[in-house]
Amino acid sequence: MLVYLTAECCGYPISIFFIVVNEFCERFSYYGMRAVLVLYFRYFLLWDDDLATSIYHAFVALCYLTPILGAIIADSWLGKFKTIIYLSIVYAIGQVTMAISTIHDITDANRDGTPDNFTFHIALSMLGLILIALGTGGIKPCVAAFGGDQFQEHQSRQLNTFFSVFYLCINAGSLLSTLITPVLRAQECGIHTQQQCYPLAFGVPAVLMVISLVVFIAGSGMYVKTDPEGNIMWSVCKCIGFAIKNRFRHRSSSYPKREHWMDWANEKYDKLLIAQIKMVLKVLFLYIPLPMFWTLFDQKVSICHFSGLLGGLPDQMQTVNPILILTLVPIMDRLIFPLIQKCGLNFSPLKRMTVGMLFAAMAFVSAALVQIEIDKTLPNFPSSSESQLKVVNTYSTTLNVTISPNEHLLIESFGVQLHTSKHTYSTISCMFVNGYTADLNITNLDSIEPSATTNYTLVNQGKRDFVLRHGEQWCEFSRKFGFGASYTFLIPSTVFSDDCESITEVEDMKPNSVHMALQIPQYFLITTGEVMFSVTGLQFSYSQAPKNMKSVLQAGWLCTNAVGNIIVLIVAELGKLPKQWAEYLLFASLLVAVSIIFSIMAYFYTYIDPAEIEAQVRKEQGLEPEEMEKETLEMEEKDEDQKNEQGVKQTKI
Ligand SMILES: NCC(=O)N1CCC[C@H]1C(=O)O
Repeated sequence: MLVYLTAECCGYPISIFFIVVNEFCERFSYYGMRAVLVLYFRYFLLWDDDLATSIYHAFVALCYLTPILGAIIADSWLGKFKTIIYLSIVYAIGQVTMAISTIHDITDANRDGTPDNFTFHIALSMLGLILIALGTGGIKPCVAAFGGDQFQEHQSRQLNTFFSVFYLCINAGSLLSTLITPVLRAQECGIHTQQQCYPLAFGVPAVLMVISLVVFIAGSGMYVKTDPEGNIMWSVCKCIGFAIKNRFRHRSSSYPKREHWMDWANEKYDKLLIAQIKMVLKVLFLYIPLPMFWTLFDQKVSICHFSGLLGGLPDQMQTVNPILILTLVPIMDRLIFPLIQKCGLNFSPLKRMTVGMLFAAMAFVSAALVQIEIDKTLPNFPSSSESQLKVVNTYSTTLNVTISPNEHLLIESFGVQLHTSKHTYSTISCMFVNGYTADLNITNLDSIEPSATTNYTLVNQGKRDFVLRHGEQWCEFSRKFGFGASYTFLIPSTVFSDDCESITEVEDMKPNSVHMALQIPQYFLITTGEVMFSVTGLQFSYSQAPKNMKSVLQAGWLCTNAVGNIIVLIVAELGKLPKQWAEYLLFASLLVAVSIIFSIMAYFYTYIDPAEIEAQVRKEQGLEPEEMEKETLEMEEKDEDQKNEQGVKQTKI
């Protein structure tokens, strides 16, 4: 039998250090790039909000679908070590391509600060994103499983801690990069003109990916590397196909039933392979309801409200989640779970995952309650069958206005953004009505003709100054803007004679009065849910997988995330419920329903020790320990011969 002597530190294999540092750098690279991606789409490629978020979610979904490919390559062909190296190279190339695509000077021939050839930038960035998705998704199931492979049988306690530390590293990388890359983006840089520095914001993640690869290679001499046992995925597909065919051929009731439908492959396939497929299928079946958790998680409850209230850069708001993860993982691991165990309660992995889902559902209930409070502060918006008419009197005396009920009115809809409560709550807007007798120029706005209005314009929170001009005449006025509010300013004909004093302010929508603290429970709940659900899922997927299909099961786990993102995309396309809080409650109820289904499925699941089952099957097949050892030695010798042969071939070339 092949025994690895691994160097240890505090009971942990030293090689783990390289793997967690590699994961930290890789997640820095991934989340850093993701933090500025939507902004790049919106403000560099000038895409609208819908297109930008759709492409973003499609990209995230792709990142969690490609693990299947990585797992197949690793478990059937190259092994985890080589797969991680090759796909990391693809990943780094993708990040560099992405960074290059953000250099506006490349196509800015007229040097006006905007790219002239958007097709070039779009094509390059899409190529970069595809390579990144291939790389990040491809290595993801391999790195976690490869980390697990470093532990020996006597280190099962350390193995569980490893997955928590692994998750901590993911979120430490994510936290740092989400803080840093938005700051880099906010810098100005360029060759001909100075613009927002997207090349730096995408370039630093590219450098981190290269570092991640270097760190991984540096640990090369210390890893436990298990080679794949032939093309396992192909064997699995053939075996499943045969079982289905054979079952169909023997569908008559005269044939005795078999315990499991995979037992119909017994005639042709090795019992060990059949047992391993059964283990994997049982877990994959259990994963069917899980995407619902990620659907809620990826919607990031009311992030807009929070970002505005805290006054940070909007792309930095994604840091709330990793900060809470870094706090909650140690608390759960060191305090809550041991305490539950001390109370004699069996808080098994599947129970933890169910409770995690319930926490996420509670986060959405909490979001719904906050939304109801927010809605109370909003004006009554007209329904879809009504209109809102605003009459502004810029005349110097009182006017009577009568609207005949049968008369058709042409109403200009200049207040459209007022009618969507969710999005406007995190912004401030204002418009001006010109009651002056001539054209007026207002700071940062186009000139307005007499009796005309500007559109609603977004402004920043706090005190803002405006200068009004007509020819040589000018006056200045300033107003304090409350977050989430909307204002109309009426400019009278006397505006210059009283130095802007007579400008009247109408508050169309009140400033945000819901306290920021109300948002905290939903973040806390969803992250507690994530720790129970996601960290446990990672451990569970490793512990329940047969040795030769560890990456495959990790990929299955990651796929639940991909499907969750695809559901987010579909929901966005199908449209929204008229009330935001109702939508939150709908999602919460769906997740509660799903967690009930999952808990029933979990009740019937029996935890296994794959190594034990494999040993038992071998024993049943008549392979005694010595024979098993002999078989392993033979396989290793065969392996060695193959490697030598390859070596000879290589020297011949
Ligand atoms: N806090 C989020 C997080 O750590 N993750 C979300 C999907 C899985 C995991 C990751 O690996 O990034």
